[in-house]
Amino acid sequence: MDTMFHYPDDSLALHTDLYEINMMLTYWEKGIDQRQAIFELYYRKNPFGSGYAVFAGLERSVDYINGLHFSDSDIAYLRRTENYPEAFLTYLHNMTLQLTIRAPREGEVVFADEPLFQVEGPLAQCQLVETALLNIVNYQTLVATKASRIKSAVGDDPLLEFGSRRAQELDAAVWGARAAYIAGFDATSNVRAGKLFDIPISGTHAHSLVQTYRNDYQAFKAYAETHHDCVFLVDTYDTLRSGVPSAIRVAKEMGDRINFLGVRIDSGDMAYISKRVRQQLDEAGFPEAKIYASNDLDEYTILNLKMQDAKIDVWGVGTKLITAYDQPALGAVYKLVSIQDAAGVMQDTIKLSSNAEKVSTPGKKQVWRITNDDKDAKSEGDYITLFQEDPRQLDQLYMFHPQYTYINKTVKNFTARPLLHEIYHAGTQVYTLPPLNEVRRYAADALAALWPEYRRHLNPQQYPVDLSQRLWDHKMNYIHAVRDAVKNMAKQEDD
Ligand SMILES: Nc1ncnc2c1ncn2[C@@H]1O[C@H](COP(=O)(O)OP(=O)(O)OP(=O)(O)O)[C@@H](O)[C@H]1O
Ligand SMILES: O=P(O)(O)OC[C@H]1O[C@H](OP(=O)(O)OP(=O)(O)O)[C@H](O)[C@@H]1O
Ligand SMILES: O=C(O)c1cccnc1
Repeated sequence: MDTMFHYPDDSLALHTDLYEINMMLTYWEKGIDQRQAIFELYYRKNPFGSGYAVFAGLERSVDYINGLHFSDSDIAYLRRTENYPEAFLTYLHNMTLQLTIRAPREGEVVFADEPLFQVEGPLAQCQLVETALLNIVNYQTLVATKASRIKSAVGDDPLLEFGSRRAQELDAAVWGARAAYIAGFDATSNVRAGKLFDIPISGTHAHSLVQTYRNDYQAFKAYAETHHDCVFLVDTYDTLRSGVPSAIRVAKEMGDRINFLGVRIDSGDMAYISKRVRQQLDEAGFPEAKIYASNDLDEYTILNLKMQDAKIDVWGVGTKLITAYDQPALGAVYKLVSIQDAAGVMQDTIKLSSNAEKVSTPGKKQVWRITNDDKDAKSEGDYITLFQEDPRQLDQLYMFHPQYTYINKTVKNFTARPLLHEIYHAGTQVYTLPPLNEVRRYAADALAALWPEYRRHLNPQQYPVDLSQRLWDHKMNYIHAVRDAVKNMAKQEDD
């Protein structure tokens, strides 16, 4: 053991909150651990004031589920720390997953209150996976959504992910780089993310190179003598008087021996400076040289710089993307929606709240993306049904707002596409993960199917996420039934 955290048989089975295993013990002792349960994972509000989110995290979740078993050292650890019966530890040790799991395709455009994972199977097993699934989806979906907003600000300009050094730890850097790539970033500076996921990698150089040589010209020359593709960072001392002139000098001296791609600026007024730099490069005979920019950029600064007609060609974005700076949590939850009773019958469950938006929707569901064949196949909204409903059999669809039911429409020439696909069936993986480039293409297409009104950064229109009449009635019946039950209980206590 070379470091304290290296167990030779480390696993992710203990990457769960202790309360999950505590509940598993209760279910096991009470003989209900095998009861069929259905949990759904969803978030309640689109992040960053966005009109949508980009679903990411499926591949990592599959990797997690595939490797999920309690190893010897996991069991030894629980034996040492918890007062669990030995037979329960043996039960954990021997556990093989039998879960049926459904999820949207990775890269899918998704919305608040839609199940992003539906986990069905033995109650104890459903409970075990809660923490890790939330952990994965909460982070990756958040970063993919922020990345999608940044991508929409840059348009077709190349967009580089520079976040690793500012990410919340190593995993966040590589999985964040992947999430960013899904949502439209073109490359990452993280070499391991490149290796792991086959994402294009990209890199210039840091201020330390220039500081090492104490001089722009010497530093750029040394770099040019050791590299073919060159982007020189020009703002260490004085961008316009030293950085750019030195870059030009080296480019001229080296001629065809290097591929002078351009210069990077990382400080100052980037609208003003980029225009001056463009002028200097053009006048020196380098109109093809690109201007790279980085420095705390995100969709807001990028749009602002574009508005000022900044002459920036390539955008490098780190901190604000990888840390989801303006909203560090997606807030997705994992809720029990149905559970088998003692007679073996599935009984749906509901969680009430004084806040109407927080009242859960009982039962196993499917989400349908409704596109209008008369309107360029753009999305009309999403339609959540009980799982067994199939809106494809209907001639027309009556869609209404689940809270303000007077907001409604009837859609005639429509296509309904189910978003939740079976990833595992009773413990066996039945879905083949697509290559990352396909996920990325899919994300772009899914976004393009949204009307721009739902895509805009600022005050987007609220995309309809409606319940079918049957599901809505089902929910209302449960609300009334639970209210009546509580009332009766209170009355009995009073009597
Ligand atoms: N023309 C501009 N319009 C709007 N925002 C800009 C413009 N130029 C730069 N910015 C942004 O303003 C912020 C400036 O950051 P900061 O105050 O740290 O200045 P700086 O130039 O980085 O300073 P330093 O020289 O210490 O690095 C950055 O987020 C940058 O992206
Ligand atoms: O601003 P971000 O969006 O987070 O992009 C990443 C930042 O990381 C680097 O700066 P850093 O000061 O860490 O190193 P440097 O010495 O190379 O500038 C780079 O120059 C960017 O400014
Ligand atoms: O390659 C770069 O320019 C780079 C990489 C990481 C962080 N900042 C810049």
